[in-house]
Amino acid sequence: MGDVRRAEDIPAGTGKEKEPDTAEEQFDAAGLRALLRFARPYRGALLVGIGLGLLGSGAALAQPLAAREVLERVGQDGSLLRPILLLVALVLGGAALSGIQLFILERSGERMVLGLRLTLVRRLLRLRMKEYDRRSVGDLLSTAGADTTLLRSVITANVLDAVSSVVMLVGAIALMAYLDWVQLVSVLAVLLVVGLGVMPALSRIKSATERAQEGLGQMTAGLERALGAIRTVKASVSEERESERISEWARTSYAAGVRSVKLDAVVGVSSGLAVQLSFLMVLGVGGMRVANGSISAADLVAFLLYILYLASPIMIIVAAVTQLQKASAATARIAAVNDMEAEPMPGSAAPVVGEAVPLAGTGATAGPSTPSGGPPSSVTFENVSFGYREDVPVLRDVSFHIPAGAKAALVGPSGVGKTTVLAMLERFYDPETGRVLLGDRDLADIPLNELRRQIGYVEQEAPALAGTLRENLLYTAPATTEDQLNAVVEASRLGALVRRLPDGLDTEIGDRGTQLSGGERQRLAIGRLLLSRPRLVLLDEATSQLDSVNEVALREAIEELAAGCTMIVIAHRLSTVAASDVIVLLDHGGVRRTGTHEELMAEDELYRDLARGQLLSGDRAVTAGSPVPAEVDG
Ligand SMILES: Nc1ncnc2c1ncn2[C@@H]1O[C@H](COP(=O)(O)OP(=O)(O)OP(=O)(O)O)[C@@H](O)[C@H]1O
Repeated sequence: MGDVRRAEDIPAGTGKEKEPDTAEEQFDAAGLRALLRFARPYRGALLVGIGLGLLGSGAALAQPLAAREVLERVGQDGSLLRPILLLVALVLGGAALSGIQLFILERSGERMVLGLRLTLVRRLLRLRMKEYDRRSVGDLLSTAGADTTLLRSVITANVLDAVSSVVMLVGAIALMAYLDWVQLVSVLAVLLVVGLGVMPALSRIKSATERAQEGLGQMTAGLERALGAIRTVKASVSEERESERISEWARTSYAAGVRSVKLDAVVGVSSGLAVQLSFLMVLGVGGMRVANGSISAADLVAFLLYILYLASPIMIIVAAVTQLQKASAATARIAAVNDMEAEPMPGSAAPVVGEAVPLAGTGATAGPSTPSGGPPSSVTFENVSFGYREDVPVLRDVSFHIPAGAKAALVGPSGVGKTTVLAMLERFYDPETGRVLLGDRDLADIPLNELRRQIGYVEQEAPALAGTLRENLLYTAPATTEDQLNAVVEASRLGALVRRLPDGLDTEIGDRGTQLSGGERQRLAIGRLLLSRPRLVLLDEATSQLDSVNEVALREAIEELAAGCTMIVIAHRLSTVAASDVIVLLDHGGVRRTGTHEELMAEDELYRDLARGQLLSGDRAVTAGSPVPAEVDG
């Protein structure tokens, strides 16, 4: 299955790796285009909001004219009731419309951010394995958290108000032209000069914000790195070094943030100044024009009111443009997630960030609720070659066949590609050449969800998820009954542990299950598979020496699991290897030999070396061999 991202959905120039070279490019529209794309699903509500804004702005713009009418009637001794009622209706109606419009627009902003967050979360969990290899998890976390938070504050703060402000601005200018175009020209000249002055500052706000957000991403990545290996950090007495390294990114982000607010301040003050200058200009020029009879005093008052009207939209629009620069920095980082390759979602394409997501019930499947069952499948590798990096092959022309229901052992020196073979079966990675078959079906033809539900994978470290023992056991088969669960607890030899724990199955086992021993985590993973009964079990045997009680418990649990499925074990214990139906011996050239323990002992020197205890741990019956070379390499 190929890359499912869609080129037309990816805004140009949003890749993080491409630094903008010039001020013009920094002011480019890519981030803004992505923002518009994110807003597209909410265009209906946005249009209603804008429509209400137009009405509200119309009501507000009519107010100075109504005020002029009141003033003129005072001079002419006419009835004041109608113009005053009209003025009051305009004020109240305008306020009500603005309130509703604000609510609708801001709710759309919130929805847009929620939609982005939901799709980001779904997409981040669906990326191809190589993307996680390439990107730091912390930086991805920062995009889902800090970047969407920045976008939210920007969108809901000013940007949407700016829409009605533009209408207000255009309307005010039109009415000012109607009242006195000479004064309008002088006002526009002032605004233009100030506007040109602040343009460069606007473009620099975007790059400063981008750096601030990148710094934040690196800080999160640094923290994730240190906390993820906190035992190593503490054991190496490196807390200070790590905290200094992380603080450096916090300071980078701070410095860029300060640069951005400095520019913010310059732009904000300039827009206020522009309005004040215009006001003074109108007062001076307008006073003279009233004195020489070119315009009436009522016209001047109305004109001055429009200047006051200009003040707020101008401030809002300038603030919004400033904020849009920040938003486009955040948007670019969010949109870059679309550049990453994702696995296809069940029955549809991977979520594309920016597409609408229902507010509730996103339709996400919680995983299989029934055991996958089914007869065991055979596994065949046909001339499979693969490397994580282009120039470094890991698997070279690997071919082997494991019959349905067999227990197979993968054996070979460290780093030879045993875990990679299991990863290919899970389709975490696809072969560059050759193919992998489950039964007689090419893995590439089996939908990912269907494939993975048939497979149970127990990693060497068997990391568990934070939560209770019960939640972890039920992770793949949530619909299990209490009786089934209890039976599996015993079958996976977890009964004694559960009875010992303060809250039994409901005991919290800590982040990644750190409150359990390695052997207990492996038994927990086996228990989970006993509940889901996969057709194929992949097991990375623990390398750590288990005490004999744990060792026996683990072996019994594995035997329980092995009944009724095909099992492939990365074997580190000779006892496991010797009991296997098929042994696949890998070395750095690929598959060196396949056969039974007896065949390989008779025919293969590397295998004999491994068996003698060089790379397989303890087996009393076979370790009594002569000394062998320390390095075994294909
Ligand atoms: N995600 C990855 N990105 C790049 N290289 C990798 C990745 N995972 C493994 N490798 C490299 O691929 C090679 C095979 O790794 P693999 O984990 O499959 O070996 P292994 O036989 O399981 O080793 P061990 O017995 O020590 O666990 C190694 O050289 C390793 O450094």
